[in-house]
Amino acid sequence: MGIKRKTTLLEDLIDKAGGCAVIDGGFATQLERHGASINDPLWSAFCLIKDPHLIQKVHLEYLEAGADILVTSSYQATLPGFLSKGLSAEEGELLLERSVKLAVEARDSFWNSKKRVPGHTYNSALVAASIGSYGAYLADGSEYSGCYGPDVNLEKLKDFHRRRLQVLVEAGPDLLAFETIPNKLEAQACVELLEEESVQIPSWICFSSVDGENAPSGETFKDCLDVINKSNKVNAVGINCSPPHFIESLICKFNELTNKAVVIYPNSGEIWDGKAKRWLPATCFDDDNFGLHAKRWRDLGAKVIGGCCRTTPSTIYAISKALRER
Ligand SMILES: C[S+](C)CC[C@H](N)C(=O)O
Ligand SMILES: N[C@@H](CCS)C(=O)O
Ligand SMILES: [Zn+2]
Repeated sequence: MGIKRKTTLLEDLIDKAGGCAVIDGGFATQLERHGASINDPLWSAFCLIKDPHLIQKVHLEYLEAGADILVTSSYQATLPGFLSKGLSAEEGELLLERSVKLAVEARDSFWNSKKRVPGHTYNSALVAASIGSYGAYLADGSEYSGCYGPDVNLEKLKDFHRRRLQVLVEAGPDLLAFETIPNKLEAQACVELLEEESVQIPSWICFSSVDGENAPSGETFKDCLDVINKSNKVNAVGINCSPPHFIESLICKFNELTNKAVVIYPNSGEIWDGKAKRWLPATCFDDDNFGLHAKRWRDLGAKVIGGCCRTTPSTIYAISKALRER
């Protein structure tokens, strides 16, 4: 008899969900649909200061829609971002902690209300602490270009991410979600930080893609994933906030490049104009299309599927319903 390998919370959830877990959808998008004004360098993280109740409401809406994983409101919540609003380092750290607590409280209250309801189809959700890329913090659209300029090196990226990662981990999420990573250098920084900080919870690293083939920097995903494959601190890799029509071929590509679980949560297909700070119309998937494609993406091997910007709870409902039909 061999010794059974200890599984992670993420693997257990994927199993419980029947082989493919559902992530929530566009978080900032849903805040805006409720009237939140996030045209600010902090983007959705502005609500951590202005309207934490709305954050919890959005988490609950995604749980009701069938999300197995909630991504926290910390995508663009950074200590330098909070400092430039005149907050102290301590206040900034409390806001980061708040992003995790709001999601954990929403998850616990939702699960307490459902767990004894006969015949319900929900899983107790996991909370993934969002760590948006350096480009997200720059608020200039560079999470979709990967152009950080000549002054940004590995150490600078690690310095940027380190304290936020420490505070988020300390707040007790179930996993870490690095989102819209646009280049190999930042992937390397994330991997090294996970190692240096001895992070014990599972994590995923997701890239953006604007051509459906490569990272936004133009570097190949082979180059980006080679760095990640060497680390056992990263449990899953994938794509977020990229057009849904790229996803099928990217799942196939990632299957060839890694043994890690593949995570995909595309946006609606609209394109972010980083200068004008608005979404431009383009080829989009509607909710029905997301439902249909989710099954295809699952059959191609994706283990975690959800939506990113411009997707909503009805998108997640369509995905979750489609994946539960057998
Ligand atoms: C995922 S993008 C739409 C987030 C917003 C961007 N970082 C900005 O602040 O302009
Ligand atoms: N978790 C973030 C990602 C933005 S790309 C959100 O959904 O708003
Ligand atoms: Zn997005």
